[in-house]
Order: sequence, then C-alpha cells, then structure tokens
Amino acid sequence: MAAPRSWVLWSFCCRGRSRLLPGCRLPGLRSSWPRGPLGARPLSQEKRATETHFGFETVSEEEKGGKVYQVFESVAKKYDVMNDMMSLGIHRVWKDLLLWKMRPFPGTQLLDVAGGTGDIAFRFLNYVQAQHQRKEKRQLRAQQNLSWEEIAKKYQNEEDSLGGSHVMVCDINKEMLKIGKQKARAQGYKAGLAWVLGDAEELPFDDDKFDVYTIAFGIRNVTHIDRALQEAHRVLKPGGRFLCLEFSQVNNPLVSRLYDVYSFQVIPVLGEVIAGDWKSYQYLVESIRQFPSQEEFKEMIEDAGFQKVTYENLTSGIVAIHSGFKL
Ligand SMILES: COc1cc(O)cc(C/C=C(\C)CC/C=C(\C)CC/C=C(\C)CC/C=C(\C)CC/C=C(\C)CC/C=C(\C)CC/C=C(\C)CC/C=C(\C)CC/C=C(\C)CCC=C(C)C)c1O
Ligand SMILES: C[S@@+](CC[C@H](N)C(=O)[O-])C[C@H]1O[C@@H](n2cnc3c(N)ncnc32)[C@H](O)[C@@H]1O
Repeated sequence: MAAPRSWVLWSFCCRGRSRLLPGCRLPGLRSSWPRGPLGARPLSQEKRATETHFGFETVSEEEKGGKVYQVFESVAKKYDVMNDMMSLGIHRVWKDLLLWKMRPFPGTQLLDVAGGTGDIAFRFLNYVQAQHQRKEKRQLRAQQNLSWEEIAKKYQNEEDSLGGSHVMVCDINKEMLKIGKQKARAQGYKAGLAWVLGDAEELPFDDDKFDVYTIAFGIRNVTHIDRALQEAHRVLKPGGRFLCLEFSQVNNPLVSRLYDVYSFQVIPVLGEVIAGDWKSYQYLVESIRQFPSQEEFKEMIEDAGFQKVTYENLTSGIVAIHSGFKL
C-alpha cells in the first residue's frame, strides 16, 4: 500500500493532546473516542487525578506527560548518538532481535508506537525488502521467457519492492518525529512509511487495523501503561501480534552490580557531556528501575486481553521482548 502523504501532513496539522481536530478524518484514522450514554468517555478511560512516578519523583498524572515530552524534546537531536555511546551499539542488536522475532511476512501492516527516530521502522523496511527481493529473484529465475523490460520493471518498482508491507510510525513528540523524517530522507526511505503524531494511550486509528504492533523503549514513558496496552489490543487485527522491547530486571547478580554502577554513575555523565542534559538521562535510569518486572509486565499484557504471552530476556534481562497475540 502506498504511504498516504496526507497522513504525514496531518501529523503536523493536528496539535494538542487529542490530535483529532473536528472534521480531521482520514481513512483508517479514528474520528473520535467511543462515547458513553451521556456523551462522556467510558468510565475506564476517565482520567483520575492520582499520583504517579516520573523517574524517582512523585508527580501528578497530569504533570507526567508534559515532563516526558520535555525529556524527548530535549534529547531528540542527540538521541541516536547517545544510544550508540551509552550502549556501545548494543541497542542495535536488541532492535535487530525484535525484527527477527517478528519475522514479518509480505504485506505486513506494522504500527510502531513511540517509534521516535524510526529505528524499528527502518529495520522493518530493510527486512521486508530483502525478503521480497529474494522471493522475486527466485520467481524470475524460475520463469524462462521474460523480456529484459519485464525483468527491469520488477527491479524498478519501488512500491512493489516491499510486497505491500507498510509501517506507520506513531509518536507523541514532534521533535523525535522530525529527526526520524530527516533520517528517512537522508537514508532514502520513502515507500511503505508514514509518520503520525499520536498518543499511545489514545491511538488515532480504527479498530482491527494492523498485523503487528511494536513499542520499543516507549511503554516505560507512558502514564497509563494499561491504557496503552488496551489500545494496542484494539488496533490489532484478530490474529495480530503485540511485541514490546523494554528495559527489564537483570537476572545475574554480577551484571546487576555493574549495571547499577554504570547506570547511575556513568549514564547521566554521558548525558551531560554529549547531550548537555544530565536530567533526562537521570530520568532514563530512574524510569528503568520503576518499570515492572518481566512477570508483572506479562500479567499486564494478559490483563489487556492478549493471549499466549511470553517473554525473552536479552543481555541478562537488561532488556526483554514481550510478545502476545490478539486471538
Ligand atoms: C531520555 O530517555 C532516553 C534517552 C535515550 O537516549 C534512550 C532511551 C531508550 C534506550 C534505548 C533506545 C537503548 C539504548 C540505551 C542504552 C543501552 C542505555 C542503557 C544502557 C545501559 C543501562 C548499559 C548497560 C550496562 C551494563 C550491562 C553494565 C555493564 C557495564 C560495564 C561493563 C561498564 C561498567 C562501568 C563502570 C562500572 C564505570 C566505569 C566505566 C567508564 C567510566 C567508561 C564508560 C563505559 C562504557 C561506555 C562501556 C559501556 C559498556 C556496555 C554498555 C556494556 C554492555 C554490557 C553487556 C553486554 C553485559 C531513553 O529512554
Ligand atoms: C526511548 S524513545 C524510543 C524510540 C524508538 N522506539 C527507539 O527504540 O529508538 C521513547 C519514545 O517514546 C515516545 N513517547 C513517550 N510517551 C509516549 C506516548 N504516550 N505516546 C506515544 N509516544 C510516546 C517519546 O516521544 C519517544 O520518542
């Protein structure tokens, strides 16, 4: 499917927390929240003025979103270089493993929530393109009587080079998306890719729309994780898959010790030296400590309605990939 250019423009036109402006209705995008009998949101979706955490700080739920926004607005320009420096490139391997776990098939419709600067989306496009090219080559070799023109056409059709696969990157932060779009242009990603400004807790998409939902290093930042999980379940097609890559609990005591020292003594220093931003990187390490364990998060995913929920620890549980299906 072609990437609808209007969605890209739309992402910059619709501002504010509920980015759906009156009359702003595009195919596949959600027009409004389902309303209760009195026109109010369903009770489960109502916001209660309770407290939550922003790293180790206790803040009101209303405050948290704004603080998280500021963090990613501040780090956006240095985000990619910081990740390579902090992890010595290991985050790339974790993201590759997420794709290998997904094993997208030709035509897969992916929604990458909290997609930021596009790392998962670009990996997805590389993966489906490579897979599609292998298939096309096999088919071309099997056909004897093709003209050169027919062969050349197969190689030149950019849209078709993805076998109909498409990725929608959705993120709440304009600055992160801006960097992502710049990267996409610079690296030549165009077909099969769209960017939408949106909140994981109120996704601007219709029900049953995507084959796969991914969220990498994103869900930790969301105020109501349960709502984000319910939204993931809603937008997935029956049979669709939820995949989450997130920091988790380290299961090796020695690694855990080193990890703690590294996290609290080194990462904020790197944040200050490279990005001029100690506080955002202090938030990063604190928010990792506040995130539920592998088993607790698995239960939350099940509570949102997902089935066959499993997880796999990577690098001694520094991160884990959780998987679930909408059945
Ligand atoms: C604001 O929010 C955010 C901002 C962001 O930029 C990113 C995110 C989301 C995160 C990602 C997209 C992933 C990428 C980010 C990370 C991987 C950062 C988190 C990284 C860790 C928590 C590091 C993992 C560390 C360990 C396993 C501990 C092992 C540590 C060592 C062997 C080094 C120990 C060092 C000391 C005790 C201090 C002395 C060392 C120095 C002064 C030199 C500095 C050392 C290094 C740069 C080496 C780093 C080594 C590793 C990363 C080794 C990896 C470990 C294993 C393979 C076991 C976001 O939300
Ligand atoms: C650590 S980055 C991860 C980016 C990318 N997925 C990656 O793996 O590199 C976290 C992202 O989550 C986004 N985010 C935070 N809260 C969000 C929310 N409620 N809805 C959508 N995105 C959110 C931030 O704007 C940021 O881009």
